[in-house]
Amino acid sequence: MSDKKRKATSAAASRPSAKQQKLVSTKEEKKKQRAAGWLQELVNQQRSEKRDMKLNKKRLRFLSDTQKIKQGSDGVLYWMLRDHRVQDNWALIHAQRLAIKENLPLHVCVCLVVPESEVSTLRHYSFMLKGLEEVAKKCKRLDIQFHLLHGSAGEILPGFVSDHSLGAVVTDFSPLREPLQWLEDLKKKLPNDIPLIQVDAHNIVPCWVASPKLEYSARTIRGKITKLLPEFLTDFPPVEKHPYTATITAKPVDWVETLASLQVDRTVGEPEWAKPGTKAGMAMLESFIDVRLKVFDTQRNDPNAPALSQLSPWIRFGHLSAHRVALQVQQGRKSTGQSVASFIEELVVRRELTDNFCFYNKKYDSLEGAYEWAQKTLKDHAKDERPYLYTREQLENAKTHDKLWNGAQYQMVTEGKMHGFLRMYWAKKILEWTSSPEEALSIALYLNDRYELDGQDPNGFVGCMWSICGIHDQGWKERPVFGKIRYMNYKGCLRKFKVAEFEKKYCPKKL
Ligand SMILES: Cc1cc2nc3c(=O)[nH]c(=O)nc-3n(C[C@H](O)[C@H](O)[C@H](O)COP(=O)(O)OP(=O)(O)OC[C@H]3O[C@@H](n4cnc5c(N)ncnc54)[C@H](O)[C@@H]3O)c2cc1C
Repeated sequence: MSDKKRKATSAAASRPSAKQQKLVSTKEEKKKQRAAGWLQELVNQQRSEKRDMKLNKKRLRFLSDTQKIKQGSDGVLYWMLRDHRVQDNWALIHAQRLAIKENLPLHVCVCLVVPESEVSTLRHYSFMLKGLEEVAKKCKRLDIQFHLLHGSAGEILPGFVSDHSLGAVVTDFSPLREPLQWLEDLKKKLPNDIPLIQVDAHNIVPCWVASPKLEYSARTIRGKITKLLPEFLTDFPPVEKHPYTATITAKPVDWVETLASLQVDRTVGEPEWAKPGTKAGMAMLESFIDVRLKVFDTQRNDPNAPALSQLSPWIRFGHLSAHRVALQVQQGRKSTGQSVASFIEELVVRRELTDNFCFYNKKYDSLEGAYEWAQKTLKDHAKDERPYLYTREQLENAKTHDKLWNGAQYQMVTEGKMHGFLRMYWAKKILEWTSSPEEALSIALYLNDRYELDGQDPNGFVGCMWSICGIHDQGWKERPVFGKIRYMNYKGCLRKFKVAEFEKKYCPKKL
């Protein structure tokens, strides 16, 4: 072999083969991805590869008689109701596609309403407005007009639609009473020639597709949802820079001034741990996948263990799509199989069951919404002597004899969160320590909705109704006060986790 030839051969031998090169780059890529922010990069890449992804038409339904966009109009409007995000939002995807098809500009609006209520707090409105500020910035970059409007949709949107000469209104879906009323009002007042289209952007399987009726329990809805996941748990296409610029532009929003002017209870402040917005939600998801997911299955019932996703506030406000969460978590399936399955059960089956309950049961927050057996058993035991009786104020101030309960309540008031296992114990003790199940439910809902950052959500209504009125549950051994409602006690908690450790951390100094 000549010197020249030998040199070339040895150089080739030390050079990695194409296959080896691929291995090296995937390893490097993986390392790079593991650095903070890898998830967002990965998701951006995945989305851009799915530009042609179709929207499943079953996700939407027409609430108007007309289905055709008004001819000669100047734009399409997405009334953003529940899902406060730009990407991974099927309602906005649909609105943009509709607008592009007709060569029209795209507008997004939020109708801000602050009910006069004890549960309208700075904690919730600050999280919401800061999330919306991020939405407005993203819209601007994409040449989509973002309007923050003050008032309910029925009152202000008909005028807004006509002033801006809009040809169609798209909105998202919430099963709760007030948003349904706003939608009903809008439906009545919107001109007949403007289509009103609702897209379920919150559930992976649209609520009306998952089931046409009130489901009895997780057992009865699980199979229906699971069967439909291959059809609905698909990738998202991106919302892209809009190709048609609006002639009437949105008024800029002074976010600081808006938050300062809201009539909300400022004594319930913003928690440190949860930063609002999609970006912060993605960071929380990333840390879940990296760190906590692997122990989710084995440690999720231990309030001292960092095992849960902590994602509920971002999902509640729509900053993060549960659909996106499911897609990304499933990609880690190999190493964390059982944890992924347990997590999907909570995120998809249990969560989507709560929308089913609120959508098909108008009495979703009242004892009358419970099954007959549960109403009867609670009535039978209404006069039972309670071991302790506390007022709402005593409970609110964490002044009971039970250090564990007080600690959970303290964490909720100060941090805006409570571990899922303790939420059940917490609500059941309210049933045990107040004078009637009606009072217990009303106090539990008040505290939950006022202090939990993820409160005022179908999950909260169902969580309290499950604990106090046995919905989605079965009858258990009969006992005082609870009747046949499932019982929980302090001793049971001692068996599950290190109660003293939790009490030491959270038992209130002073509220
Ligand atoms: C009395 C009571 C009150 C509750 N109040 C609320 C509430 O106001 N808002 C709220 O979002 N959840 C509520 N839950 C449900 C559940 O406790 C929380 O969703 C969960 O603790 C949130 O923490 P995480 O995001 O770390 O949950 P993870 O365990 O990591 O679960 C991931 C997601 O799945 C969903 N999920 C988890 N558990 C449930 C469940 N039991 N039912 C329905 N969806 C679930 C949530 O969207 C959650 O973010 C309540 C439960 C009870 C018993």
